[in-house]
Amino acid sequence: MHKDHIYAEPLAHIQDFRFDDQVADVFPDMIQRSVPGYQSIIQTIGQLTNRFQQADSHYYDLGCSLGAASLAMRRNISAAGCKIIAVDNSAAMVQRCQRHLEAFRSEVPVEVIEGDIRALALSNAAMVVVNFTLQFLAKQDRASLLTRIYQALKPGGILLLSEKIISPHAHSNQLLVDLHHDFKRANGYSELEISQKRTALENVMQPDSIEEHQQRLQLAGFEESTVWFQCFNFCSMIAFKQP
Ligand SMILES: Nc1ncnc2c1ncn2[C@@H]1O[C@H](C[S@+](CC[C@H]([NH3+])C(=O)[O-])CC(=O)[O-])[C@@H](O)[C@H]1O
Ligand SMILES: O=C(O)C(=O)Cc1ccccc1
Repeated sequence: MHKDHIYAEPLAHIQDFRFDDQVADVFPDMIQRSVPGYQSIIQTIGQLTNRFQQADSHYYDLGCSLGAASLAMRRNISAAGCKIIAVDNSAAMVQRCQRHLEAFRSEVPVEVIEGDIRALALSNAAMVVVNFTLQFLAKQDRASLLTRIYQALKPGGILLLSEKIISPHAHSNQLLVDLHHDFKRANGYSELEISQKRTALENVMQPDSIEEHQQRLQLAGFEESTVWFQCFNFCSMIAFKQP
């Protein structure tokens, strides 16, 4: 496994964060050491797939990166006629994702698509996973994606949405950010790595609050949603379409 040293040396100019070859090469290490609970969330995606699977349905992994969520879904589908569709607009990620999925045998077909999830046709879905991807879309593009997801879900279908979040209260927000930085430090990132990456992410990742997410999910049509996981400023929600 390649270790993430991308921001280890002082950079004269810090470019906006991009999902290029350099990031794709170290991504498993980067996400593991940067996102508290990542592994538990992937495992829970598998568990939810097992519970909410429906025959003859699509399972979407939007912003799939290396396909960790697709692999978790694939391991847990036993119903007939199911297909996973994994989509990412980074060529570097999609190439490696395809290889990753081919490394394990399965009966469940997976289609890996290089493309923009804002322009993807969605249909017949039992489950849609948006695991730390919505935060990278421009704010004005987020609501329409959720609406299209709601419309593509079958009755009884679910959306799993994980995001970095901000707290609307300055004091608690600062504490959550500090606790996350402690987590990164404990996982071997230096002060320099933490601060240079924060700068690189500033323009490309704009988190919403949990309240904003809940309101947007409701406007998109979701009758019910719940936060099932939160650690510091990272959370994961499940939104339900009525059976
Ligand atoms: N408009 C877009 N269209 C398609 N893909 C996009 C778009 N914008 C960003 N991406 C893609 O969304 C992914 C976000 S990473 C997801 C982790 C994965 N879900 C995991 O469960 O391991 C989260 C993180 O790095 O914090 C990247 O691969 C981008 O290329
Ligand atoms: O590293 C961070 O500070 C994050 O917020 C999470 C993250 C993880 C991987 C790519 C981009 C952001």
